[in-house]
Amino acid sequence: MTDTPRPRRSALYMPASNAKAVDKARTLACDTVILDLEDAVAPEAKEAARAQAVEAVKAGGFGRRELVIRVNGLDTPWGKDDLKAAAEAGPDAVLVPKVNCAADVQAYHSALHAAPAATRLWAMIETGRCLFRLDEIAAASETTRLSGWVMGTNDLAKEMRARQTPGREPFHAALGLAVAAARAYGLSILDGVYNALEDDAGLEAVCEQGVDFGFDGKTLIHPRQVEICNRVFSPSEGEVAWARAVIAAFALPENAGKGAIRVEGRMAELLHLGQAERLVAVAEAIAAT
Ligand SMILES: CC(C)(COP(=O)(O)OP(=O)(O)OC[C@H]1O[C@@H](n2cnc3c(N)ncnc32)[C@H](O)[C@@H]1OP(=O)(O)O)[C@@H](O)C(=O)NCCC(=O)NCCSC(=O)C[C@H](O)C(=O)O
Ligand SMILES: [Mg+2]
Repeated sequence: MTDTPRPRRSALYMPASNAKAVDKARTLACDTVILDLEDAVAPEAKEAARAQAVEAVKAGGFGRRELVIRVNGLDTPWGKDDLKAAAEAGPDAVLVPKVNCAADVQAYHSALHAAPAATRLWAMIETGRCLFRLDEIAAASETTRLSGWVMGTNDLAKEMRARQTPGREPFHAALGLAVAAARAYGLSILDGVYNALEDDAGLEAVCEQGVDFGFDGKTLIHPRQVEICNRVFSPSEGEVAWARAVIAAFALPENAGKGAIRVEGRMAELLHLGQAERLVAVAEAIAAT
């Protein structure tokens, strides 16, 4: 299933048990709000967090922001009830953790059978086993609600026993392959979180790297990260101008039927026209926010 194209530059997680943070999210410039029931919530607060997430979705007030509930896994004491509650609440998407294979996607899809048709399934890409099954997990989108992936680099680091270096070298293979598999099946894909809350320069650098890898946006953990992330994941004025020039050039009668043309001193092929059209659509969707 393919998601409706919309800006997903910044996706802010918050513990659904933190009513103050959930309320604050209604005023923040993030494109997506993720109400977390999983790792941000202590076991003794799981049930209250579930109830608060449902109430927040029902109360609304998130405006243009896409609303997502991240549930606990089906292999935990809370997963089944979380999925039932999330299906009834009907957010834009339900994000499921630690997916290992296509059968896991199918199980989560079945657990969401009562959800509104518009509610999508998103999956965390954060286990070693899933990295060797990216193709079959992405292909499950053809028969289920699956429409998006979110990288879980904290869990991946834990499993791999990798260091989270500034350049994220230990994760390059996982990040690149996940983006390629997601794109092969038309899935959205968001980058993992940056844990250093006060390090704006480091955040900006990993946001730039996320754009380089091809991610649609990045998951975040604090409101102060939103502005940097939105800026870096928005197409620049220069990129939009170039894209518009490519679209205009291919529309000229003298270029009809051509596969490659010269635009402002650079080669543009029909594949660049497709990229240009997508970039302008993203820029217009951002401008509309
Ligand atoms: C990381 C935090 C625990 C830091 O909390 P704290 O130091 O208390 O924050 P501040 O005092 O700076 O907060 C200032 C105000 O901002 C609000 N706030 C803080 N965080 C958020 C948020 N995420 N969303 C909305 N609002 C937030 C505070 O309420 C303050 O408001 P006010 O008093 O009105 O000024 C905390 O930021 C936090 O809990 N972050 C989210 C943690 C989380 O959700 N983690 C789970 C997702 S990460 C993950 O699991 C990734 C993945 O699975 C993987 O494996 O990689
Ligand atoms: Mg995780």
